[in-house]
Amino acid sequence: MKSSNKIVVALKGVIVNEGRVLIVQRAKEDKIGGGTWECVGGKIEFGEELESSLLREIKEEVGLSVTVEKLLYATTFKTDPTRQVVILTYLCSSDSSNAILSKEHSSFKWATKEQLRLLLSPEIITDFEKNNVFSIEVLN
Ligand SMILES: Nc1nc2c([nH]c(=O)n2[C@H]2C[C@H](O)[C@@H](COP(=O)(O)OP(=O)(O)OP(=O)(O)O)O2)c(=O)[nH]1
Repeated sequence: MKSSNKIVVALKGVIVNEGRVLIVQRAKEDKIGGGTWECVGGKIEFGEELESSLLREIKEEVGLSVTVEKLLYATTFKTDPTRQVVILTYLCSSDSSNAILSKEHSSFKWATKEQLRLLLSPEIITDFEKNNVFSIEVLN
């Protein structure tokens, strides 16, 4: 029988402007994770380069043209028994704080470290801790 297992690769940005990190809240209607806060980004399309994929997703989701600085960490987990996600998270810098949301998200926030800890999911916070994201010098 043909396996229906699936692996998807997603890229996410820890986007920094004036010491704060941009997080976005998923639209309440979203069946998966509606109302939860996350970093900006999404799935790579076939044939795309990693950084161009991230730049495209960031432009689509928040209308910002950012600079990709470096890879922070990679992580993987299953979202259901047949679907595994691999996430690559990059540090990005933005000269502008003027985010313009798509329909996917209902709000955005430029968060301090303290606010990130309060708003992001425990899974993301664990990955941030494990990979020293809170120790990045530029963060407030
Ligand atoms: N453990 C962990 N989870 C993360 C990190 N970053 C991140 O976005 N997540 C979570 C938030 C989302 O629930 C999930 C992203 O999963 P996904 O690729 O299925 O994205 P999605 O739900 O937007 O997919 P879709 O609706 O567009 O199909 O991963 C991270 O660094 N660590």
